[in-house]
Amino acid sequence: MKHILLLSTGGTISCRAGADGLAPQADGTQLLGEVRVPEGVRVEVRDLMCVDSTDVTDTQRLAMARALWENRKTYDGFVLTHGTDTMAYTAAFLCRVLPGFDRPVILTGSQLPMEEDGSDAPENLSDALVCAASDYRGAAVCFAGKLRRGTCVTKADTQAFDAFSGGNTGCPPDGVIDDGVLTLLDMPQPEAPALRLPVPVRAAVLPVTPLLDAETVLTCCGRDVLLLYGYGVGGVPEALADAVAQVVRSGTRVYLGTQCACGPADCSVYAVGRRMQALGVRCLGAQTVEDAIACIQCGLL
Ligand SMILES: NC(=O)C[C@H](N)C(=O)O
Repeated sequence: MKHILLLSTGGTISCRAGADGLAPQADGTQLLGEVRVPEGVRVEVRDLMCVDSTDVTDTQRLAMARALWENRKTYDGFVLTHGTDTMAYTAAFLCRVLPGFDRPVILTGSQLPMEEDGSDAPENLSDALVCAASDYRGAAVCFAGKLRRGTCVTKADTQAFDAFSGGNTGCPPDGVIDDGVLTLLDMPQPEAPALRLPVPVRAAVLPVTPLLDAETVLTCCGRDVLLLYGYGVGGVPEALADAVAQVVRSGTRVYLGTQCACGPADCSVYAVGRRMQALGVRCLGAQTVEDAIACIQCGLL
């Protein structure tokens, strides 16, 4: 018998329509009542919060991590119901805050509320229970029949049921769930489980667009980190180079990613990227925005 803890946090899966639009209301027990629990699985429920994932704070993400860490030895696996909009941020955060977590931590949610006809919620939640009862390790998103590792998952579609991708390099899923059967294709390597507390960090994230001016870049002087999303493989206009140099000189660590949805950043290809490298700007390669931010929060970048 596998013993699973379902932690509910809100999101569309819990939403009901009201005068102000969709807002989360259903708790974990109500969600669980709508799905078939896989055979050989016993589920306990704990409601952590009931919010749209837009409103999830760093303190609440840390509360999720602590709940997992404190209950690690009591349960065989965990399901977190969560809004999809920031699910990839939470998944990456849990991967970085809980390195080596030796139980499955399966985040799921839905594009339509559980109570709506034709919703994707029942299948996503029952698939997540199947994954949580498996031998998978660490935090991953289970959505539309795919299990994607928390460090390489991105919300890619605002409406489609298949809402998540494997990030810029199209990282393949670690598992697929078909008709309630999970086929595991990969999983994180085992390492000693730990709770790595985030460090306070003052960071800024700026997309490079024709509207970005030097004055805005200079407001980042003195921050711990500046994350720039450049053009293509990592271009930043010459007009911003002096401002970036000043930000680097102020002691800020500056990273450069790509604003393209597909393909990695590689600042070594063009002169417009190399001049950033020459200033001490480091390229993010294929890392997802969500994972880069989790690494920044944990002092890993
Ligand atoms: N599909 C969803 O869950 C979207 C919702 N706004 C949320 O992130 O909480």
